[in-house]
Order: sequence, then C-alpha cells, then structure tokens
Amino acid sequence: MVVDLKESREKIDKIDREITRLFEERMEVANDVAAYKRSTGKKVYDPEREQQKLDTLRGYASTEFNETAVEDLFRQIMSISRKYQYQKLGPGAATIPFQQVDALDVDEDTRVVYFGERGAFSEQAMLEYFGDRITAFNKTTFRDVIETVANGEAKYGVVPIENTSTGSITDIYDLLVEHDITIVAEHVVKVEQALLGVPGAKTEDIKEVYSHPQGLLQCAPFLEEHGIQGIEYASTAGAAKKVAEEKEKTHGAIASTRAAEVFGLDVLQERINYQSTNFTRFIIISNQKVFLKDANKISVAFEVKHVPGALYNMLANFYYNEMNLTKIESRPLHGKKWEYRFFVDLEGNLNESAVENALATMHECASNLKVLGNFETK
Ligand SMILES: C=C(O[C@@H]1C=C(C(=O)O)C=C[C@H]1O)C(=O)O
Repeated sequence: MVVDLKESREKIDKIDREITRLFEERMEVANDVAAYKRSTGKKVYDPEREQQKLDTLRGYASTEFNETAVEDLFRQIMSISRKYQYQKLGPGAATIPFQQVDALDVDEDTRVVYFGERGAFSEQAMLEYFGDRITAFNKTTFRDVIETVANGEAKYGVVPIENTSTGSITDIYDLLVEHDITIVAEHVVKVEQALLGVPGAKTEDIKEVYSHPQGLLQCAPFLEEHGIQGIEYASTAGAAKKVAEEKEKTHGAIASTRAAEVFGLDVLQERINYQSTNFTRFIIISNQKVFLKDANKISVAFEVKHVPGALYNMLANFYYNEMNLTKIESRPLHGKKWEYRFFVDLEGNLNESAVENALATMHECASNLKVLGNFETK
C-alpha cells in the first residue's frame, strides 16, 4: 500500500526539526572550537580532521548513493562551521597577502604603460581612469605591457581583457598567471569606431580601409554599403598612423575619433560600428598586492585535479559562502593534454569573513590558487 503523502511529510517535518536542533547544537560546539583556536592561535581549517570525518561518515552510510550524499552534506556543514568560526575570530583569521588602501597611489610622476599606439582605446581607458596628470607611455604587445609593470618600470599598466562582442582576450589571462602582478581596477570603454581619412577626404573617396580585424568586423555592413575594401592591420590606432603617413586620399582607417586627433586625420563618419552595445573592459594592473576598500569583485585562477567532482567541490566553496560567481573561463595548461586552468570572477571583498573562509578552503581543494586581484566593478 502506498503511504499517504501527508503522513510522509509529517515524518519528514519531524526529522528536519531534529536535524535543525542537532545542527544548532553542533554550531554551539563550533563556537567553543573558535574560542579555543583564538586562544591558541590554531588555524580554523584543519583539512586532515575534515578528511577523517568524511571517511568515517561515509562508512556509516548504508548505500553507495548515501555515501556520496553524506560526504556532500558534511562538506557543506563543515564549511558553514568554518564560516561561523571565521566570523567569530574577525578579520585577519585567514592570511591573504593583500593590503587594503584608501586610494591608488597616483601623481604626475606615476609611470603608467598602456597597450597599443597613441589614440588607442587602451589609452582612452587609461586617461578616463587616471586623468592626464600621470606620466604615460605605450608598449605595442600585451607581454611588454605586463613585463613593464612586473619589473617596476611602470607602476600601473592598462590592457583590454574582455569585449562584449568577441569575449575574453585570452592572451591576457595566460600572462596574468605567468607574472607576479595584480588587477587593482577595471574600466569599461564604449568602443565607437569612426571612418578616418586624410584632411579634405570625403567618404566617397575611400576605396580601402585599414583596421584591426575587430574594427573591420564591427563595421562590416558600413564597408559593404559603401563598397570599401577592408584590410587587416595590427591595431586601430596603428592603422590611423599608417594612413596619416601615406597621405593617400583613397585610404582610410577605422579607429577612434581620438586617433584622428592624434594623427591629424579627418573624421569622415562617426559611429560606423553596427552594434551599439560594443564595450571593452580594461584592467589596471600593478606589481603591488593592494585592493581598494570599495572593491567588490575578486578574480582568481586555479587548477584542479583531473578527478570526478574536483571542479564541483571547488565551486561549492563559493556557493557555501554565498559568493556570486559572475564569470568562468578556462585556458589550456601547457604540457598537459586536455587539462585546464580556471579563471573565476566572484562578487566580494577580501575583508569579508565569507571570502576569507572560501579562500582558505579553496587553497586545499585546488593547486596553484592565485588571487589575481580584488577591485571595484560598477
Ligand atoms: C570544528 C572544527 O573546525 C573546522 C570545522 C570542522 C567541522 O565542522 O567538523 C572540522 C575541522 C575544521 O576544519 C575543528 O577544528 O574541529
């Protein structure tokens, strides 16, 4: 005979009430443990003890399904217990080698390196973020920008990391883990492409345009409509420079209106990109591990073992600590076939106990965990 639903639910209600009572009793004990740890300076997280507990509890389960389920359940319970302990201990319980600052250290002598040529969108991002009271210079490859910051030749660097139309700029992700640098800020630029030509030229004169492949793609309908041939070039601002040097009336460039100013070109037509929501996110990097007090996004990189559940357990740290995951990206690990490094963006500030808790546990679940930065996103 089938048991009545009402009857089953009443049973479940009773069991759940008992589980809640026991859970609260357990948390009371965790409070005692926190007090003990505070007085002895012992670390909150004890992975050996947790592993022993999981093994023992699995042994109590009567089916294979329940073995996994019990492990899953107690991973969560212990994570919550740790989160509670970190809260009781207050900030600084987990050691994160980042220093909070009220503002970034910037003055007229501060050297800032940006990617690309003058007039590039990276330069625009830099000027919008820092203003012009800095000492700016450029490097034409991502690697050079990153190395210039890593070795201290520049205090800050500005590079693109993501575009709304084309996605992540993966080279930057790889370079971020290769060097000891930190993301200290981000800045989003609305990318508006313009048709530039030599002074006096008209749109009808243009037969060929130079631009970065992205620029050509973003303006493809315009080029087709006007019967203009697109030719790929290293960067948008570089294309503007080339057109200015050639002084050929039939040659144009797709670049920013700023590039026109820089290289003395005319803006023949503004906003020729067909997608109006064309934004690029730039990051400001530093070789100092600092974060601003209003920082609300954390970027981390990590690797996990090539075993079932490895990524699940890693991501569970965020869920258990109520950290909203806003982006995940994976990049191939060199020398390891079909294995990946993960890049995750999370909402949070390094001062929060939930974040400290998550990071302390993440260190145990992953290898080569690197906090790439904690910065403000608007
Ligand atoms: C409660 C403790 O702190 C942490 C939480 C645990 C738990 O909830 O069982 C176990 C080990 C520690 O990582 C403890 O050290 O016993």
